[in-house]
Amino acid sequence: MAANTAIRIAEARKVYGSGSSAMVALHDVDLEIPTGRFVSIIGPSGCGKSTLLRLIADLETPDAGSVEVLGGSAADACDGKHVGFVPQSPALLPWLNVLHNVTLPHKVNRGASRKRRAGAADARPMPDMEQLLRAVGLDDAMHKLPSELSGGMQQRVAIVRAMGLQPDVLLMDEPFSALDEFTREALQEQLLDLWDDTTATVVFVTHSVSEAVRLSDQVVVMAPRPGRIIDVIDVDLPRPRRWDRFTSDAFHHYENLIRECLQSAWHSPDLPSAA
Ligand SMILES: Nc1ncnc2c1ncn2[C@@H]1O[C@H](COP(=O)(O)OP(=O)(O)OP(=O)(O)O)[C@@H](O)[C@H]1O
Repeated sequence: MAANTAIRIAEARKVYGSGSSAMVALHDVDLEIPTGRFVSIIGPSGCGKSTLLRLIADLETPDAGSVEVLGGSAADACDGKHVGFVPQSPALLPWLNVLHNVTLPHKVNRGASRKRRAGAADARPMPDMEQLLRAVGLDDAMHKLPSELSGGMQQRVAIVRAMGLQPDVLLMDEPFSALDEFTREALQEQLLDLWDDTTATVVFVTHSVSEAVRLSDQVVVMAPRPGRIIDVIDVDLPRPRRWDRFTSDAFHHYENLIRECLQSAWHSPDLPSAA
C-alpha cells in the first residue's frame, strides 16, 4: 500500500445469508482512499454503502478480498483507536451530561491514547473538549443531558466525541440525515471547520448529492444488485467551501455529474452475481 493511502479495499465481496436467500451486498469492490481526503459514498438505498463502511470499521468482515486501513488490518486500526465512527443516530449515553459524554472515550481509552502519545512521531496533544464543544455552538449545553438537546445538538455532540479522539480515519454513516436543511448546512460547515484542523481521512455516507459536493474531495458512486462502485468523481472545488460557493456553475457541474451517474446506477441492469 502506498504511504499516502489510508484505506485500500481490493476485490471485496460481502454476502448476507446463504442458498436461495443469499444477498450479495458488495461485489468486487476496489477502492483506494488517499490520506487526509474527505470522501463521500453515495448511491441508491440498499447498494451497500453502510456495508462498505462497516468493513472499514471492522464491524463486518469481507467474504472475499481485502480491506487495509493505515497499512494494516481494519481490526488493528480499530484496536489502536485510529478509527472513529459517527453513526446515523448519535447514540449518546443518556445518564451522562454532554461534557461527560465527549470525555468518556478518553478515559476509557487512556491506554491507547498514552501509547499513541509516547510512540508516535506525529503525536498530537489531546484536544480541549470544552473548546471543541464551543466551536460547534454547544457552550450552553455542556452540562445538559442528551434528552434536553435537539437532534442537531445531539449529532454535534456525537461528532465532537468522535473528533476528540483524533482518529486518523473518521467514518460517518449518514450523520445528518435526520436533520432539517438549515441545521444540516450549519453542521456541514462546522464539520469542515473541525476537519480543517486535523489530518483525518473521512469516509462519509450520504444520500444527498449537494452534501457530497459541498464536503468532498472525491465522491464514490455505487449501484445496487449487487452493491458495487460504478464511478469515483474528483471534486475539484477550492476550500474553504462557504455557502456562497454553492451557487457557482462549477458546483452545479459536479451536482449534475453525480446525478447523471446516479441515474445510470438506478437504471443499470442486475449483474448475474446478484443471485
Ligand atoms: N446484517 C444484515 N443481514 C442481512 N442483510 C443485510 C444486512 N445488512 C445489510 N443487508 C442487506 O445488504 C444490502 C446492503 O445494505 P446496506 O445497509 O449496506 O445498504 P445502504 O446502501 O447503506 O442502504 P441505505 O441507503 O438504505 O442505508 C441491503 O439489501 C440490505 O438489506
